[in-house]
Amino acid sequence: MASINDKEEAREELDSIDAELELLELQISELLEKQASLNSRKNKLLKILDGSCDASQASGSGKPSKPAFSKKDLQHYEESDFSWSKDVQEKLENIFKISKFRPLQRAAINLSMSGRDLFLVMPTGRGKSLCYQLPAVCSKGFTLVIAPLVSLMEDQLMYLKSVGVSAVTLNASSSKEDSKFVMAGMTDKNSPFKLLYVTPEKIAKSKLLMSKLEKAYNMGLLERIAVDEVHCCSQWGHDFRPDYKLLGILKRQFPKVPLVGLTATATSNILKDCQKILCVPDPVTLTAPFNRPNLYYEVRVKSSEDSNGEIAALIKGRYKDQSGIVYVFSQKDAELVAIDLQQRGILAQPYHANMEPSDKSRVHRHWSTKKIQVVVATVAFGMGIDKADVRFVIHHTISKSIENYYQESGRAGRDDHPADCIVFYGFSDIFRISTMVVMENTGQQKLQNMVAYCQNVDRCRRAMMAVHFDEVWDDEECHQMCDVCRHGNDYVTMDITKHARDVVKLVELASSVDEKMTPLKVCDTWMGKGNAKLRKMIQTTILSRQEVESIIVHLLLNGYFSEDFSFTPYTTYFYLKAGRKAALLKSENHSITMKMKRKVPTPSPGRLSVAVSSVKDSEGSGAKSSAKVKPKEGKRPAENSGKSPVTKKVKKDTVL
Ligand SMILES: Nc1ncnc2c1ncn2[C@@H]1O[C@H](COP(=O)(O)OP(=O)(O)OP(=O)(O)O)[C@@H](O)[C@H]1O
Repeated sequence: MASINDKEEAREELDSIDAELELLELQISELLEKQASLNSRKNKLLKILDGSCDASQASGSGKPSKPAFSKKDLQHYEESDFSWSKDVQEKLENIFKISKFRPLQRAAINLSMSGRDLFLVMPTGRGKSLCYQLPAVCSKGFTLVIAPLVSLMEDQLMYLKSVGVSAVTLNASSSKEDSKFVMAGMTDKNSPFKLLYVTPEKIAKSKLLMSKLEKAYNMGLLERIAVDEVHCCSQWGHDFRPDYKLLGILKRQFPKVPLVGLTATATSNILKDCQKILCVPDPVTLTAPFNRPNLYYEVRVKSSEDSNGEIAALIKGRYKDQSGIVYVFSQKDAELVAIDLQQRGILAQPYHANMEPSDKSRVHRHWSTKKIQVVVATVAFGMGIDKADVRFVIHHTISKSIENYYQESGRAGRDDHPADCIVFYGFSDIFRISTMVVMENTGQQKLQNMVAYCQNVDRCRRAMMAVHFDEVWDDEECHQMCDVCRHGNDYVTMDITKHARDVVKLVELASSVDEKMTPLKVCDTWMGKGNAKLRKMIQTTILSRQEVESIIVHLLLNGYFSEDFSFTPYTTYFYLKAGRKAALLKSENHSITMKMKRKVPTPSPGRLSVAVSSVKDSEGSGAKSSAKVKPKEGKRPAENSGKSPVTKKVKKDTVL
């Protein structure tokens, strides 16, 4: 029989084997994750080399998929010898006053005219609307357009009226007479209008509308269905709208009517989801290259002291007399930043969802006509903004996802002339946004992707977007139109294993005494400030604040930390806790490296940062000549004429 000592030894060894096995499992799962991501990338690349082109067939209907829509098929639809081609060309020139198509427009129009269902993914401002407006004017009946916002429809109606195309809308604020006219027109053989714009809510709620659509369908007058901002169907998209989920009724009731779904940003998975939701059995997906070669992308680390000053200096220097947008996090920020910029002598106005409609349209109008230079806006300022000469889009706070960022920054340079997209990347903003998206299914993952985009110091920013949007990208094509390509090799690779062990241990220790740590508190404590009791138990650091923040974010992005939310009736708190990979740090062999921007040598010895003899100009001038952007100190100019509009008081800070 085994003695008590033997049993204890056996138990100890068992514990140690269990710990080792746990570690091994973590390592295996890390390797498997890496393998899966490499395999998925490899498959995508093979698919591209196999000859299926940008225009690929979406699958996901559960039925055996047909052969992919090939390059040859695409070439066929790029031709201009269809029975409708002459009419299309004539109306393009005479009604829309456009001399030639942009990439994929002709193919999209021909596919739609041939009766094919289509998803069209095209960067913002490249001319998606034409792809259903032109077929609409070349058809006998009318096209039903689903759009998410009334303001967006009104902009389109105004434009169509200006070019002499008859279009109408049905929405919650349509008068009785208007509704009557529209309902009657839908079944009029002479089709008094070519396009009917409705909100998805209207489809979901109005039985009368559905019955009229059915009648029009039976009479052959419902020619086409266009679903604008189609990504709103999918919960995985960045702008999910519940009423879009009900739009599947259209294809179920009117299967013979071709549908075109349009979006500026949707990954293939989101499109598959949209395909299912809309009940489209066999769509062609045309994806225009995401790249906007005229846009210069840059990320700047937000200095806590005076980021407004830095932004003001840019606007008054590099962007003097040029139009732009400053995107902010919340309604309150829109008001505050606008006032701050005004006080610095800039004609800026806020824009957010809580303003009176008349104030919103005044700001929009004044900006469009250059009476003001800058709109300081929440994301409420977005869809339907069609100003061509926006020379800069500055993000005062990072976006909540890369999709959002791409779309928001894409409002710059629609005229194809050079324009700049600059994000100010701030540590505490990450956690503000994180608590805001806490209820969204994929909110944290999307935010992490955006943070990774900003944290990145060695990869072309376009390459990062390309990977995100499932595109193959050759870094050469950036042509130094991002800060990383322009200031290449401006980084060093560092071993941060010891730092990681110290800071993770700090959080674990705090947790063992039931103390929750906000990221800010982790920074402070690690740097030797704050909680004295905890400070005595840990290894403090001599790293700079920026380095400390960078390392904490790196550890969060890579699973060594994770989020620990706490809810009160009034607010949500973000705390850090040890992540699933924290256990790996216990292994002697485990190491973590990270790439960090080089920085100016500092006098303190033993610092982590590597001193370099020459630091490249971090100004990262945009496409045009640059002005020095050091924040101006001293007296601010007197308040200018760009007074803040009368807005409803922002009671609770909101993000739209
Ligand atoms: N082939 C073309 N040549 C020149 N201009 C064009 C062409 N096609 C469209 N445009 C113009 O480009 C501008 C943007 O078009 P549109 O509003 O359709 O873009 P969009 O892709 O729908 O953008 P968003 O994603 O913001 O809705 C419009 O002013 C339109 O008239």
